[in-house]
Amino acid sequence: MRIGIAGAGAFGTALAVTLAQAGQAVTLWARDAEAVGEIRRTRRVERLPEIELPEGIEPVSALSSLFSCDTILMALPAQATRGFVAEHAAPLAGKVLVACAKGIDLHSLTGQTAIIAKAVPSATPALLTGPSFAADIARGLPTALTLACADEACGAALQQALSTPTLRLYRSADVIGAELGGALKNVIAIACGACIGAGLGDSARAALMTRGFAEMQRLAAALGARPETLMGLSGFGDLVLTCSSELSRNYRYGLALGRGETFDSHMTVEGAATARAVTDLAAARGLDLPISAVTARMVAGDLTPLQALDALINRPLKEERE
Ligand SMILES: NC(=O)C1=CN([C@@H]2O[C@H](COP(=O)(O)OP(=O)(O)OC[C@H]3O[C@@H](n4cnc5c(N)ncnc54)[C@H](O)[C@@H]3O)[C@@H](O)[C@H]2O)C=CC1
Ligand SMILES: O=C(CO)COP(=O)(O)O
Repeated sequence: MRIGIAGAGAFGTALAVTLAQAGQAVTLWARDAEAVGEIRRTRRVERLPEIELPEGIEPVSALSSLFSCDTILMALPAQATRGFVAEHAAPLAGKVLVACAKGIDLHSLTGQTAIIAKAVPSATPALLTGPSFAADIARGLPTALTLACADEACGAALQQALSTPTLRLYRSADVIGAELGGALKNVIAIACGACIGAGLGDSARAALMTRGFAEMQRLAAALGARPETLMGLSGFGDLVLTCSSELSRNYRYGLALGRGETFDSHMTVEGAATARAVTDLAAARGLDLPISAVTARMVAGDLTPLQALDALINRPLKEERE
């Protein structure tokens, strides 16, 4: 298996580092030739400055080098995937394309693997997701993720090839459930950050995580996910990590909203677009997802965090299982 990674941001680079340390040769592609020149010279990337790239990584800006690999890990932001696979559908034909982004595409309202399958029908889509911060993976800290692929033989081969001594991959055939868990938890993490940033306390955050998880399960079930997938690393596991750690950009973005502060607009905050996508999906399917809805309105600037939390707590009373 010749492994290429599209995107030399934090996550793409972290994956390249752990794979290279495990002895894999990895082609790491970024679109900016000047930046790649700098990476080759310094053996460091801007998003993970403390990590030195091991020898097995070849940073490239030529797409032909990326397309010479048979397995490509797609580590671009979620909203960039559609354009990339559409533009390069011909050279991507027949390849194994592993989506690593966590987000629902705003245009099609589908997950990453559906975008890949639509643009490149001959490719085999897979997904790598679950609780992990790029810096932890790159530093060799122990991490467990989900490798999901509808083609079970391909999933097993990817599980073997992409596991390393510090990165343990569990296999799943439920691609829809795994990708919804990873995308939806980012929305809830923004809500949790806003809650803490606005000074509303840990009890309120626990309520948001729990009721947010109920929303994740409701939407995932409506879209055909297996319930148990949401209970695993890609759902519950990633929700816990992202809603409770200041290493999460989604959580930090929420904190900034709650405190009335600005946030670095160059940061990748997947939950912001996905909150809108979830609201559109819920409306189309007649689902009630109140936390996601108020989060989308907070992100759009239509509600303050205090107004959002007030709207949630004053909803009509109901049974917990609803
Ligand atoms: N950073 C993390 O800890 C983790 C990130 N992820 C997911 O990985 C995905 C990527 O995140 P990061 O690497 O952290 O973001 P990042 O912001 O560090 O890197 C994204 C990279 O993609 C490049 N890029 C953006 N648009 C592009 C386009 N149209 N064509 C080519 N390159 C483009 C950027 O220049 C940047 O180098 C996100 O969906 C995120 O949720 C998943 C697990 C952990
Ligand atoms: O997906 C992640 C952790 O699993 C990374 O979270 P952020 O994108 O919020 O930084």
